[in-house]
Amino acid sequence: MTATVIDGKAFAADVRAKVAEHVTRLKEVHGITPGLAVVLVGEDPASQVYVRSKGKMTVEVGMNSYEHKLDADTSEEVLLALIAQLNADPAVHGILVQLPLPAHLDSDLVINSIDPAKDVDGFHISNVGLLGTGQKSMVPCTPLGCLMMLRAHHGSLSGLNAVVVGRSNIVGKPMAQLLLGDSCTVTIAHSRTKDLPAVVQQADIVVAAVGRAQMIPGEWIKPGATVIDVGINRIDKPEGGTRLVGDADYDSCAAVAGAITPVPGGVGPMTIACLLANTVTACSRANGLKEPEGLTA
Ligand SMILES: Nc1nc2c(c(=O)[nH]1)N[C@@H](CN(C=O)c1ccc(C(=O)N[C@@H](CCC(=O)O)C(=O)O)cc1)CN2
Repeated sequence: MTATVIDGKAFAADVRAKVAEHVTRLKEVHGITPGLAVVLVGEDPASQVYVRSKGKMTVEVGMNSYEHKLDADTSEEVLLALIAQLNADPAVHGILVQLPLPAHLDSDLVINSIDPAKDVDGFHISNVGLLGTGQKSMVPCTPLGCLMMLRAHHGSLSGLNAVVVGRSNIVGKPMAQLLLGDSCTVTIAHSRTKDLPAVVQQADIVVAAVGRAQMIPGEWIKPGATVIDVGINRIDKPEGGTRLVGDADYDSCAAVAGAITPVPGGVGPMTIACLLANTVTACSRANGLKEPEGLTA
């Protein structure tokens, strides 16, 4: 079997087009322009690229983008004061603090200081609790993107066996909650899981979010299963230079799976598209308006 490649770039372009339509309606019918504030502390090169890309795409879909770049040695007090200012600003409907933060800053404290209604990353403890109890929340962007691609590929996910490999707060745990919400039978596997290959072999859906390059080989995959690869790892090429790979070993998994997301060009582009979707959702909710269809969990 050769897997169908789930094209995350094309999918993300489609999500952004839907966001842009909704933004146009918000502007033309209601006179509201959604606004997204992104806060970057320090000069991590990858974070700088992601933040630039977020700002560019925010403007492309017709929303206002507010970028706040702070020095790496910014104090917690200054960062919290900025977040309080953004919480109070009616032009700002979404707030995102780019992670990772420098080590001297307490990420949990910072994230939990964001107004949950503006927490477009879905990382605030209130949103975590709402998602865990099946209530309306802001949903973390990467798992939301994975869910959208899975729904589009499978139609209904009801009754499917899903194995999420990785238990991070940003991907693994919310992904498991979303799959449970769609009536999958869900297992969260991790570094201490006994006989990981046997666990993964039961899965109709494998979400690889463990953060280790090419860790999941094709022999672990049930023929016809769907592999969603959340990993973004840079490895050395034998001929020199580097390349990006996922947490699944692409070639051997693609030979067995029914469908697979590539790296790059799979889950990654959906992360930013879903951030824009969450911002338009937050703006609609803040104004008591109908939420965009197909852009929420
Ligand atoms: N506050 C947040 N911080 C971080 C998040 C997040 O969702 N919220 N996620 C990641 C970084 N990230 C967005 O912030 C992100 C990662 C990857 C991509 C992406 O499109 N990747 C491309 C490859 C890009 C490359 O060439 O390096 C792909 O997979 O095709 C977008 C956004 C950590 N921080």
